Parts: sequence; structure tokens; C-alpha cells
Amino acid sequence: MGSLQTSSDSSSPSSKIHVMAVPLPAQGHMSPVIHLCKLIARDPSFTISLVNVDSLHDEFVKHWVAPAGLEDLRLHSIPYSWKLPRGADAHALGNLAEWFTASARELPGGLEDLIRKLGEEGDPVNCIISDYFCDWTQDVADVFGIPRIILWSGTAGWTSLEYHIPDLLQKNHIFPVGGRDDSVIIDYVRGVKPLRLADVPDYMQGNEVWKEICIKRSPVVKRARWVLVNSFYDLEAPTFDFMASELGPRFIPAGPLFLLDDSRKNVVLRPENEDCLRWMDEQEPGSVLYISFGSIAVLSVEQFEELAGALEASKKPFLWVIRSELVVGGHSNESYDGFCERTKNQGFIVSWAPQLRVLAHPSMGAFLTHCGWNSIQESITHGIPLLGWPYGAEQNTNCKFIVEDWKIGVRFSKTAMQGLIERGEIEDGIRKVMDSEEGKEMKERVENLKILARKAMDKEHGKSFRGLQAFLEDLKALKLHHE
Ligand SMILES: O=c1ccn([C@@H]2O[C@H](COP(=O)(O)OP(=O)(O)O[C@H]3O[C@H](CO)[C@@H](O)[C@H](O)[C@H]3O)[C@@H](O)[C@H]2O)c(=O)[nH]1
Repeated sequence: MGSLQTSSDSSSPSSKIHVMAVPLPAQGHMSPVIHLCKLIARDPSFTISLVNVDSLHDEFVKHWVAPAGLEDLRLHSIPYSWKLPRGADAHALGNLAEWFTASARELPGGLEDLIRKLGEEGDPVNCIISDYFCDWTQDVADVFGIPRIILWSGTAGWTSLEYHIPDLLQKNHIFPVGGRDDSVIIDYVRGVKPLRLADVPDYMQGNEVWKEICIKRSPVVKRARWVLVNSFYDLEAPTFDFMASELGPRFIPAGPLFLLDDSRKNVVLRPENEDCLRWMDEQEPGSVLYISFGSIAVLSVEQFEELAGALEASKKPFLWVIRSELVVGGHSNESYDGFCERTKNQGFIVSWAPQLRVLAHPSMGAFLTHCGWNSIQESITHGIPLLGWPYGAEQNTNCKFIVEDWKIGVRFSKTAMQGLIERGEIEDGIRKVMDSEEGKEMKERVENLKILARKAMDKEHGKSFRGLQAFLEDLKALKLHHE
């Protein structure tokens, strides 16, 4: 068990409200939690313990720059030898299910020990904020009689789908017994527009282990003191209204959380290549296609080559994030070198980009994304239309929202898991979003959403910002009840 105090502050921490934050140890889930922690830590009433797992802690600390003025943010880690499956391993959804199951088995003991130790040192924990997917933290909170707060790292629509798991199961629409009927339209998930079975989060069609995970965690949401959703009301008003009618007024929009952080930096677990920003400076306004598949998704060699061929044929300036493990089995050096050589005046390749600054750059045109929620919300908040190419998890659902409900992007005929997309189709998609009349309309709509996203975090009137303030006031009352 490791601990790192980010300051030399020795004032009695126990006079403050001690919040323990437990993110799911994965890039896309850590950033929102950390933005929230920074907001809480800026309030002198609080002290924060951020808990990571050993296998990620060292990497995290290596890149962690303690923000000025945030003396009361402390980093801890608890033992967990499992690493989030990466690259080819993540392709097998079963590996991810095992990772979740093992975390529910192994992490509660470590967290309990840490809370006990802090209590013995005179620094008792007053509440736990954790990712929805760490539902085991509710049991730990119960052991100590403290409340748990959920930070939801995706859309409100996704919360409603998770909430309806019992109904989806009862109708045999998820984890179906006797095969699945793809022609089914699901029209009973309240707060969400009707959707095809293929648009229900992928893992809900997974194996028995996934089924067990889903059945167990779906009802736990009802026990949380707050559910803070990293999305904004104007984007998903009917869903927020429905979920708040079920769970109460403490189910609130709280995003886009990254707007809380003026440094425009997300959690960094890999070195960012800033040279791409200088390359972007040389491109025409609105001309660059940015391509990133987030931190987990992977491509087959064949798919990688089709995409490379499409980019080259499109002749668009492109900025492409190619993580070391992006291509399953590795790309062929010969054809990759040839591609790099031929496109050296057209594109720029990095292994990790400063994404928030890339999206804010005036030369940004469109974003080809795997549809992770952070990437989509970051793109919306910068007014950038999308080309959605979902891989797994709930990315297919997000893609449905951007194409059908919000109409700010296009998608291909298949998801990355469903099969190969040929270069012609990719090139058509690029042209549709960047060059067509339809693409212009998408740009206008996403520009409007950008305004609403930013308004949500306005420090005076923003609905998300005000909700977060109400949440902080409620946490302050926790201490009064304990005294
Ligand atoms: O070169 C890069 C690539 C990504 N990012 C950042 O990494 C994050 C990636 O997050 P996201 O787009 O949500 O993708 P994943 O990492 O795949 O996110 C996981 O978590 C999300 C939130 O729950 C889910 O929506 C996804 O399905 C799940 O895979 C974003 O904040 C990006 O800004 C960078 O900073 N630089």
C-alpha cells in the first residue's frame, strides 16, 4: 500500500471533510474523477485521498504534476496485480470481464485496510466517490457507515440503459437465451429514444460473466447518495428528467468536467507529443482530420491498412494517434514505412496527443473516433463534428446518439467488432463529414451544442456547475452530522 502526500501541509486534516476518490483504473475513467477531485480540493473544507491501484500508481505518479494550491490532494495506492487488458488482450471482451470480476474480489480488502489505517492515524474518511463500475465500493462504504457517491463517466442515456437491465433481461433482449433477434427495436428504455438491439451497449450481449456483473451492479446505483453524470442537461434533458424522477434530485448533470480545469489537461498516463500542435499551426483552418481510438481500442492489420489507404486517398491533412499496441500483431514495417513516406507532407503521426489542445486548435476539421464518451464530449465542447467508428463497451450506443439523436456525425455500416470497413467506405465517410452539405449542417448543430456545453459549466448560472456546488454543500453537512 503506497501513499504520497503532495504537500508539506501538516495542519490537522481531521478538521476537514475527508473524501476518498476511487476511480476505475483506466485512462477514460480517471480523467473525470481527477477533474472532480481538483474542484473539491480547491475548497478549504475538504481533504482528498485519491486511491489508485499499484499496477497503475507508478505510471500515474510519474506524470502527475501536483496542481498549485491543491495541497490537500493526496495520492494512495492499494494492491492489485491485474492490469487493464491492453492491445490484443482487450480484444477479448472476456478478459475485461475477468478484470472486473477480479477487481471486485481483490480490491475491497485493500480499500478497507487503507480506510482503517487513515482512521487510526486520526484522519477518518467521511465519504467515498467512485466510478459506477466500482460497485464494490458501496460494500466498503457500508462497512464504515459512510455514503458513497457515484461519478458516472458516460452519458445519462447509458445510465438509463444500465438501470433498465432487469427489463432488458426479462424481455430476453440482452444476454438472450436462444439467439438474438437483430430486428428488435427497444422502445421501453425511459428517457432514451427507441434504439436497435445493435445499439444497446455491446457488453450486454457478452458471456455469462458479463451477465452476472450487470445483474449485480444495476440496482446498486439506487443506494448512492449522489450520482454525478459527466454530461450536460441540454444534451440529454429527457434522460436526466427520467433518472432524477426515479433516483431523486441527487442524480445530476455534472459535465463536461474537463472544463473545470483551466490547464486543459486530462490525466496523462503516456507522454504527449506536442510537436503535432506546431504541425497544426501550419494547416488551413478547419482542414485537419484527427484520428484517435482512445486508450483501449485496437485494429487488425488489415483494418489498419484500409484506414491508411483511405487517409492517403482523401488527401486531407490528418493527425493520427497510433499507440504502440493499436495494431493487433503489429503493422508490417514495409507497408507502414511506405505509407509514412508517401504521406509525410500530408499527415502527422503521434503515439499520444494532447487531445484537448488538438481539438481546440483552429485547424481542426473533424474527428474520427472510436466513440469513447470523453472523446465525444470533448469534441462537442469544441464544436467538432464526428466520424464514429465504435469498437466495444457502450461506444456503439454513443455512436447512435451522435448520428441519430444529435445529428452531429456519421458512422460506417459496421462497428469495428463486426468486421472490416474497406477504404472506399472510409473515404466516403470522411468526405461526408468534411465536405458535404450534410456535413455543414452537422457542424452548425455541434457548434450550438458547444455553446450549451460551455454554458453548463458557467460559474454563475451553469446547471452542471450549480449542481456541483449543491453537492459540495451537502458533503459539508456530512461533517456536521458526524460531530
Ligand atoms: O492521444 C490521445 C488519445 C486520447 N486522449 C484522451 O484519452 C481519453 C480517452 O477517453 P475516451 O475517449 O472516453 O476513450 P476510452 O479510453 O476508450 O474510454 C473508456 O471510458 C469511457 C468513459 O466511460 C467509455 O465511454 C469508453 O467506452 C471506454 O473505452 C480522452 O479524455 C482523450 O482526451 C489523449 O489525451 N490523447
